[in-house]
Amino acid sequence: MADLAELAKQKASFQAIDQQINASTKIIGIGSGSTVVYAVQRLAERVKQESLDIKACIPSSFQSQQLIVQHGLPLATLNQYPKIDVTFDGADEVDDGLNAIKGGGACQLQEKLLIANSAKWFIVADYRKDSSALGQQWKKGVPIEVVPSAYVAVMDRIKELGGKPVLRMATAKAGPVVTDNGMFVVDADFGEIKDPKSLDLKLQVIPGIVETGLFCGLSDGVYFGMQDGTVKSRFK
Ligand SMILES: O=C(CO)[C@H](O)[C@H](O)COP(=O)(O)O
Repeated sequence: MADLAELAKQKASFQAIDQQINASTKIIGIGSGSTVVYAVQRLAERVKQESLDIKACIPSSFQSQQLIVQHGLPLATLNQYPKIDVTFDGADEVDDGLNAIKGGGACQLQEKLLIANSAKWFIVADYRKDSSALGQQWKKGVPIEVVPSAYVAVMDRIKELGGKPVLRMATAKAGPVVTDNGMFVVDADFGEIKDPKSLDLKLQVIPGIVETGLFCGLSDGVYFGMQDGTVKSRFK
């Protein structure tokens, strides 16, 4: 029997691509993680079936670069196409106001670069990510990308803000996770986050923090695949 969560990821992604891609979509941002794999699969199917004229797919990680290439889609960089029509990306948790925690896959810097330069961002996720407030469902903390030479100082500053920081360690390598940008990741637990925007602003000014996994006010909508096989969506 197919895994419920995998089926939910697939349904959400297929519906997002079916509703949000049309003949005028030219430049697409591709997020990272296990859910976006289904979005790329469906996008490639539609490009083939409908001869859609997609000009460029911009990756947010090594993983999404490979996905684009494997599906025969046109790979390009943000510097070539700094104005993206729409980005599809997963999330670790999404609240009622479409704020999200991202970075479970340690790709939040490049993901935010794509999303910040996209006319639209749609989140694709399964039912486990649906939340009324950030920190309710996702208990691993806010992923924060940090300059390696400053991680101890950054962790001290996070503690001053009431967070519990942990340096993310690799599982198939001795030592810490190193991002696609050569940075470390600190996961900081702030409990339930009442005001994610204000927390993000406090974190962004700490020297040594390159980017946070708080994505506030950026999403245009979310598609959640549910346990019963339906898809639930919320839009701005
Ligand atoms: O932010 C991310 C990577 O940095 C992912 O989008 C997020 O972790 C969700 O991943 P998945 O679709 O595997 O649940």
